[in-house]
This record gives sequence, C-alpha cells and structure tokens, in this order.
Amino acid sequence: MMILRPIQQNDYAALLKIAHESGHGFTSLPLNEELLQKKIDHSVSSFAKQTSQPGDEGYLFVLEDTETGEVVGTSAIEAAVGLDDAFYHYHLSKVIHSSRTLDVYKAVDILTLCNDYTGATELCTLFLKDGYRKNCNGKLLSKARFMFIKQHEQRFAQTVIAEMRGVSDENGSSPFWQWLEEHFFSMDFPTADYLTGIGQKVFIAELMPKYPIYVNLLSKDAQAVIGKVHDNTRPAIELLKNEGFTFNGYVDIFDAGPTVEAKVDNIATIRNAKDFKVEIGEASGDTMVLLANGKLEDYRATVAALSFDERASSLILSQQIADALQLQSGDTVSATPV
Ligand SMILES: NC(=[NH2+])NCCC[C@H](N)C(=O)O
Repeated sequence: MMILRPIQQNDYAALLKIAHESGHGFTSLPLNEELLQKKIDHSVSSFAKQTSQPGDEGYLFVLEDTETGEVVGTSAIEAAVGLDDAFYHYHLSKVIHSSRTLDVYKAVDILTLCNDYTGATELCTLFLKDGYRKNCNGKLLSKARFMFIKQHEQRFAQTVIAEMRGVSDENGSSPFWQWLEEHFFSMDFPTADYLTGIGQKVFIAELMPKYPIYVNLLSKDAQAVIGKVHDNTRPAIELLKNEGFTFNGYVDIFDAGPTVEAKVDNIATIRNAKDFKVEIGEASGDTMVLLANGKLEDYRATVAALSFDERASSLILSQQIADALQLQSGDTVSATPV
C-alpha cells in the first residue's frame, strides 16, 4: 500500500536520494546536505507548532511504499511565501502603442518584476520516483495536500499557488535564462537555481533587471518559452488545472515557467471531500478514493479501491487501510473519489 505521511528525521537518507534523482530545475530540493537536514527539522517543527495563521511553516510529506518501507516521493506546502525575504515573479501584461494620426496600432507584451504573491500558500516539491509514476501515486502526492489544507484551513492563506518548472534541456540550459545570463547575470541556470534553492536570494535584487522588459526585444527562443512548462511537468499542471487552478500571467523570473493559482474554496478536492464515519469490514469496490485522517503530526492519506456512496454517512474500510490511516471504527475519515 502507498501511504502519505509527514517526513520524519529518519527519512534523511531517502530525501538525499530524491534530491539526487530530481536533478536541476527542481529548485526546492537542492543537493545540499545541511539544507536538506534543515528542511526536515523545519517540517517537523511546523507540524508540531500550534498556530492559527499562516507563517513561515513548511510541511513536507513523503510517500511510502508500506511493503518495502521505501520512500518513493515527496510533496510539500509552504504556508505563506515571501514573509521573511522577497518572493519574485514576472507579470505578463500588455501595453498599447498606437497613433491614430499615423494609423499605427501595436499591442506589446511586457514583463514586470513584482512581489504580488507575497503571503500566498505555495504547493511545491512534488517528486515521484521513476518506477512509481503509475496508478494513483502522483494524484495521492498532490491531492493529499488539499485534504490537509481543508482540515487545517487556519494554517493556510486564501490564495494557493504552484510554480511550475519551465522549459530547460537535460544539461540544465533554459532559453529564457540564457537571455538573462547574457545580459545581466553571467552565471549558468543551475547555479542561479541552486542559490535560490538554498535561500541565497539577495543576488536577485542586485542583478535582476528591475524595469519592465518588452517581450518582443527578447531572443526568439526566450519568447517561445514564456508561460510554457517542462515536458515532465505536464501531468502536474493538468492535475492542478482540473482542480480549478488558473494561469493569470505570472511566470518564473528565471525560466519563465507558469505559476498557477486558485482560491482555497474553489479547489475541487477541498469542495468535494466529505467526512464519513469509519466502519471496519470487507472493503471492496472499484471507485478509487482519496482518504485522509484529520490529524496533524500523525496525518496519513492514501488511495484505495472502495465501494463509495457520497450520500452515505459511513464508509467501510479494511482493517489494513484503517490501520495505515491510524483510524478506528467510529472515527472520522475525509474522502473523495480521485
Ligand atoms: N526557478 C527559480 N529558481 N526561480 C527563482 C525563484 C523564484 C521564486 N518565486 C522566489 O522568489 O523565490
């Protein structure tokens, strides 16, 4: 069975392996042992913290294959971004250059550096190991975060965003970054990405072009990737769009990948999930159902094939599933078909 749970101290070796596997362009898991250990510490203390408003908490989940005990994926939620250092985006908007007397009309796109998502909740760090990109594993990793947000709403902001990985090749070179590198930065994309991943972001304020950029003055290759995702990221953005996330013109400042956004109350899983009373029994059926307990430090989520009736007040789980979710007969479980 695949079970999602908060990361623990003894997951360090597994997290390091995932940081190796995820490679460049995966900003939030940089290959830096001290930082990875800090991420675990920070997550453990975030789950333990009593709080009624979003702050600098970071909740890091892992997906465990209970048969082997192996950790095969990660996903995370930052409660609120940009509260202790600036959080940047480029916003894509339009200006009209027109002259009635000369009969010229041109609509031009511009990119403006901004901090508009300051305070938003961010979904991040979604990674699933190669052999496990099947069944409902990706959905579980991603959607279990919405169940968690629903159950602990006061810990999160009203606006939820996700920065999608932009276009780059297997050597880590990004057409958008190339243009920036040539004119402003003189360092390669993996280096710049790594520095932001370890929290050294001062160089952004120092070196990033701060005036709006006319898109038609960028290289053709750079223009072509604005708002486009990396091939590997396609399933992730599709999933978020199906949850109700939309692209509102905000792109990453380095690779121009899109950021998508939703209000908590409009997220499909959050709207559709319902609470049921747990009954233990013979659980069989063919609806794949996302299940989560309502706990904090002992949060558990999984996907199981069940017979599911949305109007019922109780849901039959096998003993094995109930145990994995740390639930007993009579407890409450949140559920929604995936
Ligand atoms: N792909 C990147 N590393 N982009 C730079 C980080 C951008 C992010 N929004 C921040 O301000 O932290």
